Amino acid sequence: DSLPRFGVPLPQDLPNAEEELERELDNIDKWGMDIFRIDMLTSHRPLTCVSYTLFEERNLLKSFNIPPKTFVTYMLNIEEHYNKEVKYHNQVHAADVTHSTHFLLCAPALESVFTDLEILAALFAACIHDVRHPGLNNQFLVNTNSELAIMYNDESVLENHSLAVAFKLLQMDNCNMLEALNKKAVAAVQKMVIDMVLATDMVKHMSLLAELKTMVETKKVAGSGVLLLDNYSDRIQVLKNLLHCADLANPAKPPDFCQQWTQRVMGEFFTQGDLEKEKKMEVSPMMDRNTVVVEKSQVGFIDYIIHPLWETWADLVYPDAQDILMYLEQNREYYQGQIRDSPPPETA
Ligand SMILES: COc1ccc(/C(C)=N\OCC(=O)N2C[C@H](C)O[C@@H](C)C2)cc1OC1CCCC1
Ligand SMILES: [Mg+2]
Ligand SMILES: [Zn+2]
Repeated sequence: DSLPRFGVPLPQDLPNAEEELERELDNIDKWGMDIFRIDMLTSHRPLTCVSYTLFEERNLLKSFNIPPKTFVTYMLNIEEHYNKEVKYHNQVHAADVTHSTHFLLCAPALESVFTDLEILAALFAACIHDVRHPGLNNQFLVNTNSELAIMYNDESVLENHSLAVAFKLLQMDNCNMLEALNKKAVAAVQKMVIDMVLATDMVKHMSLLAELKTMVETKKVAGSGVLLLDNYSDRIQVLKNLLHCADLANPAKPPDFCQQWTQRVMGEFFTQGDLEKEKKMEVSPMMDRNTVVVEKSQVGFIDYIIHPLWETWADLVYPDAQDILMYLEQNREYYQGQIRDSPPPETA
């Protein structure tokens, strides 16, 4: 029972799915890889396909004696535990964040900075970071006294839940992809994954960015130009920000992907807004389909959250993220231009 070439069975009704998929995956080291097409070509299993391809490309399965069958069984299990009915926080988002994490780790400024164990932890964290997301945010779960909020005492509820589910699934039959690692290595991976995923909670955004800015101001680089990170605190701080950037990369992607992500997230947000209305709750900001101006909220999101974060990341790995910054500025101009009766673009 050998594994399919890309880890997942391909749709029978697409004659040349395998060669189409191979062509898309040839772009796996590029920012513009089309994750939506990979989702279609893999019958909605992009996460297993992308993670399997990345682990193979980085030789992580051999380095850590991870049986390919075990890896795929676990990832398919994780993929099953993302909600297909949720419009944004589903397996396509997880696959996208995993691919973006890989790309950011490829920055020349980070060459040979992180060990294979740290890279395994970062990719694993990206794969599982939103598993079992209900399409509702932490504030809603807290406001409605949900089971999950009570379980996690209102603290990073979704992030704690995704972590617990991911590590629980690791114990299922033929799923323990870390079984060949020694106890110390498993403990190290688990700690890094927990630290990274908890840092994806948006309430941590401002403090994470402040720390990143301090790191940039005091950054030490080796003669070769790569970052010098000589303690766990600095290393995990870069990995937390790297995953946070990957999680907030939509406005920094090529325009048509950016616009697809915006449609998906607004679909999820408006569904929550509708539910809040139904429950006679106060409707959350950005979630009222009758009042939100999508383009305006994207410009605000980019100006106040996304650009400050990516500008700082780009400083840290200068000049490796300049093209990403270009997409971000292009998308900001696009949304600004879409706002009715907006001022004409500045003439040179
Ligand atoms: C492509 O666009 C988005 C992609 C992802 C997101 C997610 C999942 N979270 O981002 C944080 C957030 O939503 N916050 C709500 C408010 C902006 O305050 C902030 C502190 C946190 C949101 C996106 O767009 C949103 C934001 C602006 C209009 C809808
Ligand atoms: Mg999340
Ligand atoms: Zn996410």
